[in-house]
Amino acid sequence: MQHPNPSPAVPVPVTVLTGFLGAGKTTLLNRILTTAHGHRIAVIENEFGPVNIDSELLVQQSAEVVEMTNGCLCCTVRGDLARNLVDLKARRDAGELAFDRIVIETTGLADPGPVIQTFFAEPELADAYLLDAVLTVVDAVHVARQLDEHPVLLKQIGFADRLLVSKGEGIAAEALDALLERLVRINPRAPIRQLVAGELDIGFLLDIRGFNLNENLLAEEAPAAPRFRPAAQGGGKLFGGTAHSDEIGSLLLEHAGDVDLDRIGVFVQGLLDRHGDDLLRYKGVLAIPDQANKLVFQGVHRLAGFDYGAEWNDDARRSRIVLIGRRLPEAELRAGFADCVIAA
Ligand SMILES: Nc1nc2c(ncn2[C@@H]2O[C@H](COP(=O)(O)OP(=O)(O)OP(=O)(O)O)[C@@H](O)[C@H]2O)c(=O)[nH]1
Repeated sequence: MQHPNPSPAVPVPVTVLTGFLGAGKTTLLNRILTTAHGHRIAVIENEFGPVNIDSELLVQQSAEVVEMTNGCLCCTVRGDLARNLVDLKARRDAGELAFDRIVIETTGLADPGPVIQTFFAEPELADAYLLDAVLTVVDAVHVARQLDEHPVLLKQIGFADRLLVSKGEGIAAEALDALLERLVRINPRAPIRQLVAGELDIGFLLDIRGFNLNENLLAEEAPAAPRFRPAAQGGGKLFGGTAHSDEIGSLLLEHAGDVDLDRIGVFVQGLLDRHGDDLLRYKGVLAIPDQANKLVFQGVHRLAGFDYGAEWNDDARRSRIVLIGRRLPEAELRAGFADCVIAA
């Protein structure tokens, strides 16, 4: 049977759904699949064991479910992921399958980094697919302990474009506030929402373009949705706080004016050379002398892209870089950035 598909030339958006074991990934995926949104979604399910139980739990309405068992997407079956994506595209182009987007549900133990890099490293995938966003489900009841015991969860949070808090009804309001503060400290880029029963705001989850070069640097600047934030949050708290010293955290480098293009280039190159392995996500919006447009860059580990974006126009010129990474040497990075700024 032939199915009409959008033009093969249009890249298919891909959402990576991650979160620790039992966080609520499959529950959320089922809600996405059963919500009337008009998207035709193909699903790639990765299960660590030999039998993919998750796919049995999935509702059957989706166009196609590809199971990847016996290994974790981020390591042993990464090549399989690329092959499955190429195969899905070929079957779609041939009219055998109909879908206009893909959701990949990783195992609870997966590091999203290698999964993300697959899309940029394989030329065939880079043309056929558009990595839209990483959604990370966080289990409010168990997350505190999981964060302390499983560093991969920090990575899942650090890589996220959206943070979805499940089981929030199972903890006290103060504990939820503390959790939200901790999440903001680890990843101030990702807007946070609590998953509650009822209608799902699909616009918060799909078509985020988290890997595109746009100006949104911090969560509150993203136009996609209102933030769900801790009531206790106040000015200056975003990057401060002493309650937990997580290995992964964020750093905002900021100057109310321009930076020198050559010096900032050397600084960013050095940053990637020395700390690329530890950098999960980073993004910068910079004002360059005699340049009317904003210089925007963003990346994952050592994969980075940059371009000139919108004009500054009436916006106050400023230069900001947000870094999310593991044990970043704050003093060194602040000093390096300070050397790039042009005094007003
Ligand atoms: N109370 C409550 N339970 C939830 C919520 N979300 C998921 N659950 C339950 O948590 C359990 C695990 O949910 P799943 O969706 O299977 O979690 P998962 O992340 O896919 O789990 P793995 O695939 O094993 O990593 C199930 O019993 C769900 O019903 C929530 O928001 N509130």
